[in-house]
Amino acid sequence: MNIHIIGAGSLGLLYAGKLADSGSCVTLWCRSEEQADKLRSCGITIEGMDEQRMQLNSEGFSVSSWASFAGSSAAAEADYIFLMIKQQGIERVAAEMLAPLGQDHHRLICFQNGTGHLERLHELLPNWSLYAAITTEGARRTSDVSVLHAGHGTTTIGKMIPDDNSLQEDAEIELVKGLNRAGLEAFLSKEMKEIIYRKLLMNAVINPLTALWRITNGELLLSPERVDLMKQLYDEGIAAYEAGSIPYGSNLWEAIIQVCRSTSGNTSSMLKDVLENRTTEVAWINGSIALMGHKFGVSVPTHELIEQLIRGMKI
Ligand SMILES: NC(=O)C1=CN([C@@H]2O[C@H](COP(=O)(O)OP(=O)(O)OC[C@H]3O[C@@H](n4cnc5c(N)ncnc54)[C@H](OP(=O)(O)O)[C@@H]3O)[C@@H](O)[C@H]2O)C=CC1
Ligand SMILES: CC(C)(CO)C(=O)C(=O)O
Repeated sequence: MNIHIIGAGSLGLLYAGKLADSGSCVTLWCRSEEQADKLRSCGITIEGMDEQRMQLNSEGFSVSSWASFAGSSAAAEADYIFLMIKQQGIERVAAEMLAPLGQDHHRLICFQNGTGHLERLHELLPNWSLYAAITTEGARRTSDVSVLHAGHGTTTIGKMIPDDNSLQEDAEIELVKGLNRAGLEAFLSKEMKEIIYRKLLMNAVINPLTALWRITNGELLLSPERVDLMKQLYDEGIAAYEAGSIPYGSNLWEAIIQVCRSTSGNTSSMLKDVLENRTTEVAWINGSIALMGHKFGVSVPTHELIEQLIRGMKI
């Protein structure tokens, strides 16, 4: 399977390293030429909490910088393109890198947290096959060439709007097999809407509070005051979901608490952005719930306040 990965951040390095190590043909596209050079000479190192250090040398995969992507015939022939950048880079990457590949049937797998990106991508790439990937793998880049696999999870992949065709494409089945071979447990789903909105509320409850209090996911559970505020965000989110008939499955509160436990040592992606003084994804996480509240006539003041607090952290 020929997989091209855009973004050599935490998820990009983890998936590139594991997929290439298990026999997939991987090309990793980095934003900077400087990072591409380092990867060409050092390869990728994956460190695990409980597993051996994995070192993939640079002969095991191809690496290039974004500047050469749009003109690349190899990228145009990829079986799958994994989009592993933050929400804030979507428009630019779609317009400057993806659209020039043409409007044929390219398969793009979008790993972003939050919502809204699939709709924005569909406008820019109307004929592409767009898949959502919701992952609970935990990854943290520790240098340009290394990543900490901080928590094992699962990756669920599917189209936001499933085709009428109930048969799964062979290529989709191959993709999931390839991920499983790489030790990245993966599934196909036709219920992506529910999975996306479950993950949205998890991120809306966990990420901003860890970022404001500068604590790990597990430390959220250490005081009743922290858990009360999590519950307040949760209840407002559920009220908006109910008003909009948004599916979210069962036992979502329990699932959120479980994620805090299973990723207890993790620094959430929003806290990482705050610590590195980068723009966060709050606009597409709590901001999405705030928009939903307005749309369905439900009051969501805590999400609105939290969004402002996080946005105000970056000048
Ligand atoms: N890490 C995780 O455990 C998980 C992440 N996710 C989601 O996956 C997506 C990728 O996350 P992750 O890999 O952690 O992110 P990282 O911040 O580690 O890496 C992001 C990548 O996107 C690039 N990038 C950052 N800002 C921009 C921008 N404004 N425009 C274009 N490119 C940009 C970075 O380039 P450069 O390095 O040059 O800055 C880097 O290649 C996010 O939406 C995140 O929410 C979902 C579940 C788990
Ligand atoms: C599941 C969780 C909260 C793990 O840290 C995450 O998705 C994130 O940090 O963005």
